[in-house]
Amino acid sequence: MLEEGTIDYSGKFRWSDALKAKSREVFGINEFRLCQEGVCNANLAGRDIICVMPTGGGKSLTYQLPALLMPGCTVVVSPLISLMKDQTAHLIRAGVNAVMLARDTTSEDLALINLSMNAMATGKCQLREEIKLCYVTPEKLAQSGQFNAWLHKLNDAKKLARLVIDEAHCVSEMGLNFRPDYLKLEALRGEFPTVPVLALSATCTRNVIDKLMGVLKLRSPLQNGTKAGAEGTIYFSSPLYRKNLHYSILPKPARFDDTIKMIREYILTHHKNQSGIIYCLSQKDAESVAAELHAESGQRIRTGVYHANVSATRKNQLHAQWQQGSVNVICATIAFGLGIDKANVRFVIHHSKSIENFYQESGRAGRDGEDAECVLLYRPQDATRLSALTEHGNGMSGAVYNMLEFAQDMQGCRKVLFAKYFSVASQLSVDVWTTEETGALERCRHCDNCKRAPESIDCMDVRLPAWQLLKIAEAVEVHGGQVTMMQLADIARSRGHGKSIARKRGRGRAAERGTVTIDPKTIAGGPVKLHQDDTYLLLVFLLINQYLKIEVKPNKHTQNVYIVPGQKARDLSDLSRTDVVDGCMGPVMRCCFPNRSKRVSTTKNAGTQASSKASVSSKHKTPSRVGSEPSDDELDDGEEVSDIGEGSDYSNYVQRQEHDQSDTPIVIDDDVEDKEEEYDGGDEWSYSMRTGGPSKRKRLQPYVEIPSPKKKRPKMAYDPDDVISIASD
Ligand SMILES: Nc1ncnc2c1ncn2[C@@H]1O[C@H](COP(=O)(O)OP(=O)(O)OP(=O)(O)O)[C@@H](O)[C@H]1O
Repeated sequence: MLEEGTIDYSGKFRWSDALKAKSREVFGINEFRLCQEGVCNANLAGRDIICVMPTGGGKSLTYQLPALLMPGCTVVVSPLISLMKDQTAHLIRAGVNAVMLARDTTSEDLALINLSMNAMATGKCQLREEIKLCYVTPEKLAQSGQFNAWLHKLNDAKKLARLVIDEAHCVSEMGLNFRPDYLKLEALRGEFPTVPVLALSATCTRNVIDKLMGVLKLRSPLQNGTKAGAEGTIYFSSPLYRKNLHYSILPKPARFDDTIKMIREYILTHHKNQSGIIYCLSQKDAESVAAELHAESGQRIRTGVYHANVSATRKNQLHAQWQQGSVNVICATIAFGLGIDKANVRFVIHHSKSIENFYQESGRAGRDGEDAECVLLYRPQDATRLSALTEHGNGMSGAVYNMLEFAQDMQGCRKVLFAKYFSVASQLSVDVWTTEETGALERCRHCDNCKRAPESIDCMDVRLPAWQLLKIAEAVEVHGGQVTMMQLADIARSRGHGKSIARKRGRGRAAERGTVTIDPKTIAGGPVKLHQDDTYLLLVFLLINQYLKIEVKPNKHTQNVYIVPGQKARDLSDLSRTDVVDGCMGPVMRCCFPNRSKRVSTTKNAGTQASSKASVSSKHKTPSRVGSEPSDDELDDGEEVSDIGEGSDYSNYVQRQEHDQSDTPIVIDDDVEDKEEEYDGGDEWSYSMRTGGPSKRKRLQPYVEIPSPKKKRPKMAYDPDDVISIASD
């Protein structure tokens, strides 16, 4: 029951039939989505509006359609020229008189726009000849005297229908940083007090909304679109959850070429000739992936590259090729983001640095409302590279921790994880994930974790292996050594009779020379009996939970990433091994691993399109690492871990594992620090997706190196994750 004096903008209005007819006639859209109709109604009623809809939800229609039903010109402020070009081209194709003004608008176009604007302002132009939509950048709006003069003339002639601020969160994000002209939008309300404003965004937190109300001087109070008063700004929001998007996290192979093969198989098997995007962490990655995928697939996957350094001409060309289908997969950085609107993108493959990026990037998929897949490729070893990429002097950034936690979660529904994450990180109400069918915290039933067969994962108390890892990390630190993630895993997993030696801290001449002997047998009562990949999963679990932490040490060209005990380490490491084994002391730590003994694919019982595709990678065998790791098919040579409780999940796990650990001592010492390595690129993918022959590439200031066989040096653990070249957008 509507309270007296309130308006429900989702209801019927005198223009409702005309609105629907116009929508069908011009845009071919028969049904409104989400809160589109309500926003159109509030728009036609001349209200100030804030509208928050998910990426791909259909925000553009909420101003484009009303613009066609009222006299005058709607001015749209948009942050991206490519977005404006897309929108105007789309409108012109639909027969709408739309123009755009940016830095590169030609003088001929300017002259034509000038004529039309003057004709509109002086009443010399027919209604059908009016410019209905004019797109402009905030810079042009703030700096162009001519444009300002047009706006005033239009306003005086009552032909300035509405001001729209697209991607309105930029007002708070960019205003303070590199797009100061966003803040100049402040002047609009003063100059055009009667012209209504519409602010649109996909992710607007309460803070951003407050900021928008202030900068744009929107009318108070803020009111719900279904119970609005006669004054104030109308707020619409629709669920951020899009049920046609199927989220999954797939294990990423260690080697670049294996990953390319996996992506090739995935695309050719499930999305042959369909449109997709592969988001990469750097420009070089995007180039390598595009080239290799094209070659590996025998030119069957037609790839294109898009990043900030691709020329404007090439970007335009690529856009056209993608729209026509002559390019079907774009390999891109996050630069290929805002405003990319291709209806039939059926899959997006991600390597994301944050949950925000992952969500934003996945917004490019399934914009036609049909099913699409959003696949994040993940390896726990990525933690190292992600930390280096996002390093700001304090070790790993919070965004990376959150991303790792999201990626490692093998049980939580992805929709619920998004809802919980955004409600905390962005203070978005969890309600924005509620749909007609499900509550915000109800499972979606179609992501990888909802479809996963329970027996495909082993969730167990990992106190003992965690305690062992912490003991070793502490011993390394106490002795003045420093270890990378891979080195820590290798030391912890080495056989008890092998001697492991960690390098002393410091570099070059100032370095304290020498080595430290780390023997897992004496320090941790024996080696960690986990599969190699599970050891990394556990290390990330310990990072996320603050038992370990990352230390990033920048060099001139690189970032070295080490693992040290975290603030909670001693909660566990102060206990004796017996206490831990008895399981009566210390925090219960449950961590999930893929069930390797059963080798249950996540797809076997899942039966959905999204999860059936997971088998592409879950069946894919991660190759052994360079010279040190056994494959997981090799047999355990049998050191009994006798002191863990019989029948405990960890001991069951250990018994199930059929893998060995190398006898080879692990030596990490100072002597190799500045020598060039001979390296076959075994883990190349993990720190860079680039190719061009990793073995030919000279690594900058290696921390540890694979010794040349000729030199007959002992084998050692090596992880190129340690040395990071930063080249992201
Ligand atoms: N009611 C509808 N029915 C079918 N298709 C629609 C509807 N509304 C919009 N669309 C289509 O959905 C796609 C996405 O719309 P739009 O570009 O407006 O999204 P958006 O909300 O602006 O997303 P982003 O924030 O990512 O730019 C477009 O191709 C548009 O034509």
